Amino acid sequence: MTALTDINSAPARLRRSVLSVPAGNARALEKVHGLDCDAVIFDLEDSVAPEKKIEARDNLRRLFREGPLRNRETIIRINPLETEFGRADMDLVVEISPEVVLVPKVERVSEVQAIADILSETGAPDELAIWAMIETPKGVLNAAAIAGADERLRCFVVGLNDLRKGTGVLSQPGRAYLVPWLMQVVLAGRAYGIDVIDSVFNDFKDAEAFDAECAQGCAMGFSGKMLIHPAQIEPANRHFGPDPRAVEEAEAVIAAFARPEAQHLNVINLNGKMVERLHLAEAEKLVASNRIIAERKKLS
Ligand SMILES: CC(C)(COP(=O)(O)OP(=O)(O)OC[C@H]1O[C@@H](n2cnc3c(N)ncnc32)[C@H](O)[C@@H]1OP(=O)(O)O)[C@@H](O)C(=O)NCCC(=O)NCCSC(=O)C[C@H](O)C(=O)O
Ligand SMILES: [Mg+2]
Repeated sequence: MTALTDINSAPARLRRSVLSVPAGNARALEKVHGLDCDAVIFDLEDSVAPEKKIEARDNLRRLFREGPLRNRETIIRINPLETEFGRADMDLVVEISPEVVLVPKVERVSEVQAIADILSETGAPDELAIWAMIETPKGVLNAAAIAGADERLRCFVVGLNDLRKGTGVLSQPGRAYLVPWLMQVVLAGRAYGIDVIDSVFNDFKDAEAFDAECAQGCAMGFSGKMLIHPAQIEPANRHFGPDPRAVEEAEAVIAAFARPEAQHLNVINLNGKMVERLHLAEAEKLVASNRIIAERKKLS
């Protein structure tokens, strides 16, 4: 049985809903404690005006002093290192030690390595992970190399606002012209065993279109979605979480392989469907995720 403390550990780490909260917005920061998202990105970058950066860092210092967020992965998005804000953001990361530092607009392997070097030089814990935003044309083109840049790198997050800005591709339902690039990023991440989170959807009042985009992102292999508004949490959890029918099937796969006669079989017939041992690992992951979600529900 997976202990609740394992909620954020492989293989069943939940990253269905990754909510961005502007670190300069005290009201939004307060609300975070009551929200049912899997992860929170405290944003020091684009949602914080230059003259509010210091105040935003102070807000995070205060919030982290109050104690960790229960059962949610905590991420700080810094400004790029080469900006006037980047180094002070990294000093804050080292000081308050979130679980993850998210680096925006990553285009080269060296940008991830520079962050990893700072973490090592300052004695940050080995568990402090790096996530990278892939949101520029060069970032997409170099995604495969970036994915293998450093062992602290655990996750890509796609940023379509910047990518559209950098390419001129319009925002359209179905994202037809973006899909090839999105799949390239998914493939790069998966090749190195890291999660990939789909981009934010700006029109937070349009529930129907958000639903469609979550369904698409899930079918494309994303682990979850970056969110901008609390109303997007429930649909993201639903779409990127285990479907009850899939959980039933996964339990049947586990039970079938547990039978003594299946012990030395790599492939079995389960109700007229071929099932291989590779499906067993997937099934176990799904069932573990489902259990963690159920335990979290019991606690809330
Ligand atoms: C988009 C918003 C500015 C809308 O805010 P608001 O006008 O306050 O919306 P509501 O009145 O509907 O809000 C209802 C209540 O919910 C709280 N709220 C809203 N958003 C958040 C949030 N993100 N986290 C926590 N709480 C939130 C409000 O305070 C209201 O509470 P109450 O007062 O009790 O009623 C706003 O949603 C917002 O700022 N969203 C996040 C913006 C952000 O983080 N931007 C950066 C990430 S986007 C990105 O990274 C793009 C990427 O880089 C790319 O290139 O694509
Ligand atoms: Mg961006």
